[in-house]
This record gives sequence, structure tokens and C-alpha cells, in this order.
Amino acid sequence: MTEGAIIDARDVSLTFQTNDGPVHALRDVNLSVEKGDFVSFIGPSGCGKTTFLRVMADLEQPTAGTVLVNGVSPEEARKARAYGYVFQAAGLYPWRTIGGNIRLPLEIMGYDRPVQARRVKEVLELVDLAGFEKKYPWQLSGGMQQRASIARALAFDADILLMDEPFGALDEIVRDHLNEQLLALWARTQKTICFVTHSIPEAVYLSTKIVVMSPRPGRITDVIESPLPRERPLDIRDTPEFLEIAHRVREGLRAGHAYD
Ligand SMILES: Nc1ncnc2c1ncn2[C@@H]1O[C@H](COP(=O)(O)OP(=O)(O)OP(=O)(O)O)[C@@H](O)[C@H]1O
Repeated sequence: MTEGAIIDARDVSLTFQTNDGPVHALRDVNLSVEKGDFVSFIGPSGCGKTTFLRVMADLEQPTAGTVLVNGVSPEEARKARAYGYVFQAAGLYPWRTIGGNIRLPLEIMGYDRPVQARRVKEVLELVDLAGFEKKYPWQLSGGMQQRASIARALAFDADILLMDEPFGALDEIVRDHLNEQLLALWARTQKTICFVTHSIPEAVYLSTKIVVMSPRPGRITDVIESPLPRERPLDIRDTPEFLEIAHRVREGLRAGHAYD
């Protein structure tokens, strides 16, 4: 295992057996994520980004290779509640309040009520939703709902946050705002974040490490260590350094594209 790695993937392959034959979702994926990294996975549809996140979260089993999370298997890491997972859609239960949604995993795990109440308050503050505990999801905007789902993923105070295109369905202005807030949250909590996106500017703005993937079979074609400072105002996107990284990501995507 690489020294200091919080996630270590070695020669990971995953083939789905389907009625139309095998689908090679991942082939020979090697990746090391350090504690406190913000890693984005970018690549065309079907290149295995979600599959890789699901392998880390113990929701899929690789066909070959090994993955270690905090030095143990994904299954052991899941049982130790090493990660929170944020999905593409906010996925909040409409019949529960925002507080009730965030509390649900804590209720299931049998946390004491005062602990539940304290955690709900803390995570709502972290995502700037203090005071919205008693609202229902439909009373919140799409961006606020997505923040509530991030709060739910933070409820266990897991070290690792796995985020699968959480802002994909939101308009650009809301997305910019959430990107800024996510960076602030990351700085405050020192979490390790793995983030799937289709957006080059989003990947470059957020990440310390950008993983470029290509499809058929899904594999990593480039890993870019970002030289940008960790503190990033939105207008950093107009700087030559930013544009240079964006250019390299674009080249990586182009090189890996099959055009079929
Ligand atoms: N459970 C499954 N059974 C069969 N094939 C699957 C399964 N899950 C994913 N696949 C296939 O594996 C490949 C990778 O899928 P995956 O969802 O990981 O891609 P992705 O890069 O996240 O795509 P997108 O950007 O569209 O979300 C695709 O060809 C997909 O059809």
C-alpha cells in the first residue's frame, strides 16, 4: 500500500456479465488517494466512474485486483462507517422533514436521541442550512435539497465523502455557488472527497487531483496533480494556470475517446 494512502486501488478490473455479453466497466485501474485529497473523476458516459465509486463503497465487487480503504477492505471500511455517499439526485424522503431525513441513518444505527439532535444541528450548519430542520424537501430549492443530502452523508462524520455527480442537474449559477460552498466545507472538515463530474471547469476548480477516464474498457488515462492553491476564489477560473490544467484534461478526454 502506498504510504499515507487512504484509498489504494491496485489493478482493479470489473466485468459485468449481461445478456448481451460481458461489459468491461473497469480495466487495470490503479489509483492512490491521500488523506485530505479532493479527487475528481471525469470521463465520458459509461467509462466506469460510478462503478469505481461503488467499488470503493462496497456496493460492487471487483472481478480482479484489490482496493483498500483506510488499509482495510471496502466491506470492513463500510462497516466502520468510513464514508458518506451523495447521489446524483438528492433522494430525500418527501414525507420526512429535512431534519428527519438527516436523522434517519442515525436512527437506524440506534444513536441516542440527544446525539441525533446534536449531529443534525451540526451538519445543517456545515452546509449553511441552519434553521431549515423542520422544512420538508419540497419547500427547498434544488440546490438546498442537494446540500441537505450532503448533510445526510456527513451525519456519521465519516472521513471520506463519495459524491456521484451531485450538482449535475443544477443550473450553472447554483452550481458555482455550491462548488464554492463545497470547497469551504472541505477546508473546514478536512475530509477526503471523491467526486464524479462531467464538467471540466468543475473538476479543475474543485480538485487537488483530477482522474481522467476513458470508456470501453473503463480505464484511467491521466492523473493530474493540481498546482492551484487550496484556497480558490471563483475567478481563479480565468487564470492561465487554471486554463492550462483545463486544457490538459480536455486533451486527456480527447485522447481516450473512441469516437464510435
Ligand atoms: N449493474 C450493471 N450491470 C451491467 N452493466 C453495468 C452495470 N452497471 C454499470 N454497467 C455498465 O458499465 C459501464 C460503466 O458504467 P458506469 O455507470 O460506471 O459509467 P459512468 O462513467 O459512471 O457513466 P455516467 O457518466 O453516464 O454516469 C457502462 O457500460 C454501464 O452500462
